Amino acid sequence: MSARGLRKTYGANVAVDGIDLTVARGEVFALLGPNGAGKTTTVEILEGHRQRDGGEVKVLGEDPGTAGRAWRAKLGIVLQTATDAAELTVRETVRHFAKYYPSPRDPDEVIDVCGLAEKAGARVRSLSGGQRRRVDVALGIIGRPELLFLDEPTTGFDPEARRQFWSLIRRLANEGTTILLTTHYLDEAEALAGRLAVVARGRLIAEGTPQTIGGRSTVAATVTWRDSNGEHREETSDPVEFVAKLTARGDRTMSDLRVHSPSLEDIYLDLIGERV
Ligand SMILES: Nc1ncnc2c1ncn2[C@@H]1O[C@H](COP(=O)(O)OP(=O)(O)OP(=O)(O)O)[C@@H](O)[C@H]1O
Repeated sequence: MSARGLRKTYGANVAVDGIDLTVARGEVFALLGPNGAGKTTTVEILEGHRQRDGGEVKVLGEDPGTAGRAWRAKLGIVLQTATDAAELTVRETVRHFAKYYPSPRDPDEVIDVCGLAEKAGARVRSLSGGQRRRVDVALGIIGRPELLFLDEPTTGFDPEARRQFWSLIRRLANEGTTILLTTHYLDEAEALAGRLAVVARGRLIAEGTPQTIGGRSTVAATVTWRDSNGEHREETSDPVEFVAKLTARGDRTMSDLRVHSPSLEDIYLDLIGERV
């Protein structure tokens, strides 16, 4: 999947301002960025749900603006807006959607891996927000997609449900599904994505692996400790050596030794210029 010079404007508002993006088959790629950065617009253009104003796009070998039904059947989509509260049960809903696809997964298995087994017989409208979101995810994967788009999939999930969802995504990735994910949870991006990009004001401002993006692997670590002279703080590019030398002094009054390496969140906030 690739986009070159992608542009989309709404009146005078430039939502996507020349984004270049390449996601290889089998990759899990995360798009990060503040509210209104242009992530959903980008993803919906790639899904064929919105028309672009400029740029070149190829998704599974076709232009989403003109691709047909067979192409669409190879995609799984979890939109940001949740499924409407329906009168159907979870099982009926998942079975119903399975019929739209040429080689769907087994509905009961999908219900199970999405953590909905206990709610299979419940009407969708009776579910909690997080449970409804799981139904969205179930409908996104029922068609055995080659490419899965997940727009803020775990919003409203409790911590345990998020972990279950992460293992589901890893399983799908291991089976070869390509996944494009948007999320505001930096830990989610770090846990799942092989590569990620940060979008701000319609532009892609950084791209890399969770370990290297924004120069993360080369940014200095901060070592802090306390001794009889008070509190100390040093920046170092080699914290292991620094700490070894420090402790070799044998100062028995030393305590509270900590090494802080920048987290993905630190790097992200630096990139978008919001670090406090
Ligand atoms: N249908 C629309 N009509 C007019 N403006 C829109 C429309 N959809 C999005 N926008 C505008 O385009 C910009 C990008 O919005 P988009 O939804 O792509 O951001 P986002 O990065 O997905 O944000 P969030 O993290 O809040 O979901 C915003 O300024 C938004 O107001």
